[in-house]
Amino acid sequence: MAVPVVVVGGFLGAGKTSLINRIVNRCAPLRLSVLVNDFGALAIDSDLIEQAGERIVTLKNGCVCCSLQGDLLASIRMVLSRPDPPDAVLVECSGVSRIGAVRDALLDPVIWQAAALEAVVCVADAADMAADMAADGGYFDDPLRAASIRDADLVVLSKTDLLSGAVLERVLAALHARKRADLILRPADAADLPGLLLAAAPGHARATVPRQGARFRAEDGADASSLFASVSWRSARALDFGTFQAAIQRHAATILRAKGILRLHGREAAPLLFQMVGQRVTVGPAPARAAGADGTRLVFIGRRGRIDCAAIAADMDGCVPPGTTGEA
Ligand SMILES: Nc1nc2c(ncn2[C@@H]2O[C@H](COP(=O)(O)OP(=O)(O)OP(=O)(O)O)[C@@H](O)[C@H]2O)c(=O)[nH]1
Repeated sequence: MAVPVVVVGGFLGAGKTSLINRIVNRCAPLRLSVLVNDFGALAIDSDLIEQAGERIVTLKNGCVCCSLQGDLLASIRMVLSRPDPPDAVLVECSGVSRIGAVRDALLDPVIWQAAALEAVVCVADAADMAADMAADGGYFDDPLRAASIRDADLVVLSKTDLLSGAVLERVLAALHARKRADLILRPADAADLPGLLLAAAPGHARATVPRQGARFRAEDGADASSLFASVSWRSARALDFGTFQAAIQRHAATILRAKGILRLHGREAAPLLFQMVGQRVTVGPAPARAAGADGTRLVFIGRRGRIDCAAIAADMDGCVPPGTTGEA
């Protein structure tokens, strides 16, 4: 299975390192490598990450979205080739990186086989946003900030503790005009972010062994998350692609994250890796190690109370073409 990669971007000082520290601390059993792109000659951020030094790699003297793209890919290859490779890789972009460009670099099909982009997260400074709104409202006129919000799969608000409830509501209203509300995490939600982002990490899978024989499992609270619910679905048979696409579209508004191995009717020999984060869906060849596994295995995650796990499972059942009995 490819190692998941999570990109954390956001404007200078937004709170990226703070978020990465929260993730590192909450995922203690997982082996994480953190690639830090400090903008400037001094690698400050790598010193601020609370983790064993050799697992932090600094990408220096440039911006990861332009001059350092090659460095980023080489560093990912380097950490994966270590004798004890990480369960997941976090990339902290510099505060001036265009996260859309970093995302595009990581969609490189060769890298994807070993390190699959899991999510692009933008940390947005709510206090900064409120101050701009009170002054001239220019926050979203800044092309870099606007692009970061637009290109992120998930937006994590920081510094909400500095705002009154009424001001925070105004900030959220402004954000909702630009980003689906579901994809904006407030601090309380962000506590569950590590589980949501790194559910695909091998160490995480070891920690949550599925119940034997369960084909459809509503994992109510299995990830110690009170905010998110998930459903796992598997079938030994291949799926009809058109029916599958329609099912995904039907539930897209309530799915925050979905992923898994997909086998399609008529193309059983070519398993696919299906990834969905927010509104971004990618389908590519499954990593070689997954090719030997049987059938389709998918997990869908959404906000508890919004996602309809039973309906998703029923719709997935409907993707198996009638009369097909052969193994996928
Ligand atoms: N009050 C408050 N302060 C925060 C929060 N998140 C981050 N900070 C503070 O904001 C400052 C910048 O935080 P960092 O996490 O270093 O921000 P960064 O995005 O990594 O910064 P750059 O590397 O400069 O881009 C630090 O002083 C943090 O303690 C938050 O949610 N609330």
